[in-house]
Amino acid sequence: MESDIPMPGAATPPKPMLRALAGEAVWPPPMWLMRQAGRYLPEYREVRAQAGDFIALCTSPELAAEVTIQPIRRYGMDGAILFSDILMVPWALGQPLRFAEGEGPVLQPVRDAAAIGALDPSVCRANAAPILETVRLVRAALDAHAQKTTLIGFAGSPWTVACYMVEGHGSRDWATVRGLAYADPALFGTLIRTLVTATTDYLLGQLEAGAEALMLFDSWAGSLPPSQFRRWVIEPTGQIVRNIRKVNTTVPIIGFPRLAGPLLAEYAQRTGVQALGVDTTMDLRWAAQAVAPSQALQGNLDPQALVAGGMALETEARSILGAMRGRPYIFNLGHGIEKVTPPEHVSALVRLVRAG
Ligand SMILES: Cc1c2[nH]c(c1CCC(=O)O)Cc1[nH]c(c(CCC(=O)O)c1C)Cc1[nH]c(c(CCC(=O)O)c1C)Cc1[nH]c(c(C)c1CCC(=O)O)C2
Repeated sequence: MESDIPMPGAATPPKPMLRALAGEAVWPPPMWLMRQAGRYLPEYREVRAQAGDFIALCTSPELAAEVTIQPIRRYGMDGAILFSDILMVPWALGQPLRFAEGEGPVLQPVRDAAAIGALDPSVCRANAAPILETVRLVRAALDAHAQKTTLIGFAGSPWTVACYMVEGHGSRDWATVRGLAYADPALFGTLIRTLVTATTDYLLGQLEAGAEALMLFDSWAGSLPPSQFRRWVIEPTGQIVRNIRKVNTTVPIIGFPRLAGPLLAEYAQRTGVQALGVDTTMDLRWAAQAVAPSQALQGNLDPQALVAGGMALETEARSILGAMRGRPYIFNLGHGIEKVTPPEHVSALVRLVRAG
């Protein structure tokens, strides 16, 4: 029975990314890129134009599944991340949301007891049905091609999602939401609890639909001092992980507390995540000694090095590979890919990482 073709009923060989998430030092490391489906790809821009606006794309299962798979087709990435957005949770909770061209997301802010109290977490999963359908379609497409690619579901962490919900848009310093968290922690805690419930439900929906790993994006975790970080980042993230664990004991969860600095160690210890996303500013060798040896690290190439390409890209990528060899690791960027990235720079990076 010397054959590479899997026999019916034979166990599928474990996918490289799932092996790394289970604590194995897979080499060359599995790889994917944050925002790998996006405007730097001509085939994405084509589907995006067809869909009309960004929310229409996120809620059209066939189109969203197609753009999820585009970077797999082009580059053979080890991870396919569901094409959606962290702000689809507030959208599914009924908060008016739009993505203004060149301006980023705009939401009708929720800041007072009436607005926060009116949010009902139990409607999130049902309203997110089109997104869960995307997960089903992507998983079926990957399975049909006996893909080694792992399907990653995701959500924003309660703190980062609350940042946008309270401010109503992106912010340099998040002064309004940080102010509210100090001035009225009981009210802000209600919003965070609503998000813990809604996010748990939504992620469990993604698991049922076929997601094989989950990632929690906490882009603005680094805007908080330690006391607030413990309360609004570590606590709610840990609750979501524990809630998921009650239902599913095996799915790997990747936490990405961006710009957490030294607090990464405490986050890694106390939230229960299997793996840690590492942002661009962090020394990977430091991160490796700050987390348990069984916890996989994921990151942290500077997206600007990928825009630049050439020797700069090669030097940075090789330095990361050198630091991570011998431990569980998933190659990625330290933040989302830039829309001006030449697609051939991504091909060059894939070749380099695949060569180990
Ligand atoms: C903060 C945040 C958001 N969204 C996300 C985060 C966390 C990570 C981070 O810090 O970047 C996460 C996200 N957003 C998107 C994904 C899809 C999957 C992937 O990584 O490929 C994921 C995982 C698609 C997207 N989300 C968005 C786009 C661009 C939309 C377009 O095509 O016009 C994409 C592909 C829009 C978005 N969505 C958000 C902003 C601030 C913006 C506007 C900025 C921009 O225009 O690039 C909120």
